[in-house]
Amino acid sequence: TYYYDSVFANDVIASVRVALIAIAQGNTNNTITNADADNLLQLFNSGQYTDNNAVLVSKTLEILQTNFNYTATQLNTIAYHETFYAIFRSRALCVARNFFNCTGQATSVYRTLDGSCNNLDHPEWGMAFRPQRRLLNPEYNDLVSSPRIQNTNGTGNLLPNPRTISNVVHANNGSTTTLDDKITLHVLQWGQFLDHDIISTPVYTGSNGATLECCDTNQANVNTEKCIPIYVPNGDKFFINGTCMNVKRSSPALDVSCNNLTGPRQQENRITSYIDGSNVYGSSAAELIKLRNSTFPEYMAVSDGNNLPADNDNSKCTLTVTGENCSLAGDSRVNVVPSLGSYHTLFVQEHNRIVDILKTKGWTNSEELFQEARKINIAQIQRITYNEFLVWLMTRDVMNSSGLLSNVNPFTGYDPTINADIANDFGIAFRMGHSWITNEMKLHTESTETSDNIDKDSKNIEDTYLNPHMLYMRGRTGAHRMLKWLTETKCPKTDRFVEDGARNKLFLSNGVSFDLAALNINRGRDHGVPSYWKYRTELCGESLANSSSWASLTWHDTQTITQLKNVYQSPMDIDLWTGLVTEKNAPSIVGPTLSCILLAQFKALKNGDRYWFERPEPEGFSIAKVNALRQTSLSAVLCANVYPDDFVIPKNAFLEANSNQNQAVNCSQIQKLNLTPWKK
Ligand code: HEM
Ligand SMILES: [Ca+2]
Repeated sequence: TYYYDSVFANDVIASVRVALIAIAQGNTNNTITNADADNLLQLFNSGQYTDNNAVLVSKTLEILQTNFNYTATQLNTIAYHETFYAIFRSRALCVARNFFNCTGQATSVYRTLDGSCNNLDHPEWGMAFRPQRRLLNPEYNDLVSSPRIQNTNGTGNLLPNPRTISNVVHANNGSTTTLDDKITLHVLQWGQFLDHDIISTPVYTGSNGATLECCDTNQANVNTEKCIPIYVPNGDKFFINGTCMNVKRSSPALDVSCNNLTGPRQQENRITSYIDGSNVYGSSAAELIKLRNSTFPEYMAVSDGNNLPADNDNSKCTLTVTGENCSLAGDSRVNVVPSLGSYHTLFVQEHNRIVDILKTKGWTNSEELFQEARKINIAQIQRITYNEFLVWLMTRDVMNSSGLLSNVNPFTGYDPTINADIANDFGIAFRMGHSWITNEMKLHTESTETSDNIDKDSKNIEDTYLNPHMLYMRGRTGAHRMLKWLTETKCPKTDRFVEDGARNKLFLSNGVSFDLAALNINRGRDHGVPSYWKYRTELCGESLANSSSWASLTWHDTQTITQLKNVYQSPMDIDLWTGLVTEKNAPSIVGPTLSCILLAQFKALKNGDRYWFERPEPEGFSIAKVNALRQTSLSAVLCANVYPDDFVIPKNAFLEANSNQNQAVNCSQIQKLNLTPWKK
């Protein structure tokens, strides 16, 4: 299984939802509720219905009638509702915008689940199912929707095959990967976890849940609107000659400018763009219901051993041991690798721990307990992201001078003119983390024990893709052991090399697999993302002559330039992801152009979030609470949930312990989140 395959979506289904939500939020009598709109969407997502417009319209009404008992009058109102009607003229989002009613949300202490009404002037900014924005305009081959396939200087030559680029530039040919000299694998794991809070781009699936086959031997039969297969070049060292990777295109979103899709194709983000723990809590009310403890709804649901709840649908992952289940979390990609699952587990446990403490501070109302714990959990994720994670990517200096690290009270950075929507090109750039993936997934073995023979503590990563088994190992203590392993292991450097586990054996199953480096390059082209060179000059302001001189690659070392030259005709052609991960790491763990792209997005995610945790109440917290939240750290969260008090851990778990700033100390000495200011 290719893991986005079973995820849903095509533009029509997504649009129906936008319309239904808009109607629900319009607060007109006799129209449908948010929850019903979500439930309806889930029925569509289960793949039972075709993506044919006319069928969907009648199906929607039919389901509302039979499953949700809507009256004829209600159905009539919906069918003739301006928004619902407009959607089938492909203008839903623009029309829907007029129906948002954020009156209640304007004074609400808690953010919505789908991100709507965060920005009161533009209620749809940052919400789930929005089109992604762009830092630079797309360069589709036909200017509107077909993938970028030609070189930049207009000679009409085709760009190299993505797998060829991967083989020439990104293969490490069996050498061991170079590790960073100080950061730990928490940088990798935080990166992916964060990514899954802010972006998820749906791809096409077949109608009625069928597999969409993009590798027809007769290439003329391939649906170019929905497919972008990668053909394996001759002489490949791993893939068998003539094979093809079955890759689907991202499904198109409605045009942001309401141009009836006449503008260039855009892609969608099906989760909330804001850093709001949507990977923990979901991006809709319907998702959250399944994630909460149904008896004590202030808590998140857990399964045996304080682990993630089971997904009833066992087709979401590969199960190799009876009695095990796929995990369920706020983001559907939770099962991709067990180390990601361990992070999801950590933040579900942290939620429940906060609830317990709030109960000792006089909080009693179940819904309030839930919401406040959610708000505190999100605050910690925001704090750790900016204060401990992003500083490695953008440097403390750059972040400081951009106001991203200021601890001044009150925080005044909120700017309602900033759109926090995730940028399409950022979504390609932030895949730099694929260069950090190790060939190994491992559980920490306590010093008093030896790894047993039945369940080895170390596995090849390809044996762990989409398989939660490691979390079940050792009496279901896998998540905690995995988190300990992340603390004690160094992270590979951001460089051009992608390990074979991800470059050759991604999602290996029955002899079929993918190349993640090639997928990144291919996806950039699918989205029409311009070349790396454009980002240097047009976005990041370097004044380079419009030349094809290889000497213009000032951020690349000579060896890398040689490899790039072996595959690209001109430095102006280099695909964005390839150009970024091959940059010299200076002055941070990534290069300057990548750092520049990250800055653009992460400024927006902080200054464009009305619920940013450092903001004053009602959206944020009192100064006493903000100050308490600023004391938290990844080590604090780990020590509170995973490690005993006498366990030795670096003060900053993203960084190996050293004798200077980052001494290893007992967990009891780590500054913990202090919830005293929450006393009622
Ligand atoms: C740990 C192992 C990981 C695996 C197996 C993995 C796998 C994948 C796959 C299969 C895709 C979709 C590729 C495509 O079809 O275009 C993807 C997308 C992505 N990955 Fe990873 N990834 C991993 C880690 C990371 C890390 C560490 C980061 C960042 C620090 C990251 C950031 C992203 C981003 C931003 C996307 C695009 C998401 C979207 O637009 O939906 N990934 N990853
Ligand atoms: Ca989010």
